[in-house]
Amino acid sequence: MQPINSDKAPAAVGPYSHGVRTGDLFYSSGQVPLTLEGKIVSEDVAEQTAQVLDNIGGVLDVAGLDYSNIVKTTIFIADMNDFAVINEVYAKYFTGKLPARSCVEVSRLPLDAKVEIEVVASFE
Ligand SMILES: C=C(N)C(=O)O
Repeated sequence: MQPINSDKAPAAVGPYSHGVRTGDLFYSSGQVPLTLEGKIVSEDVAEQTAQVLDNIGGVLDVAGLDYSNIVKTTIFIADMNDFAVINEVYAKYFTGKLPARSCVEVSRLPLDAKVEIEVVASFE
């Protein structure tokens, strides 16, 4: 496996790579709504979702991939009441063939983020 790290995404907040390539697949770590400077972008869930997806884009970019290569996403949210707002922002990043997706509410996220997203992308 080939660890991949990007300078277009905030530094990892623990001992992990931004992503890993194995064969034709790319697995990202979960992205939280940190800016490149390492600060939570805001308390607004729409802004947090956009930041998370921008960070995912930055990680994919260094691997030579983009959103169109994503085959599966997993969304972790701290409050299911944010589901509709998150969907609204998410839909702006995915057009055409939509990736598979899971969305779950969790009791708490790192840095008390409201949303975290991880993806699997394909080099095929
Ligand atoms: C934010 C993370 N992906 C983590 O702590 O694993």
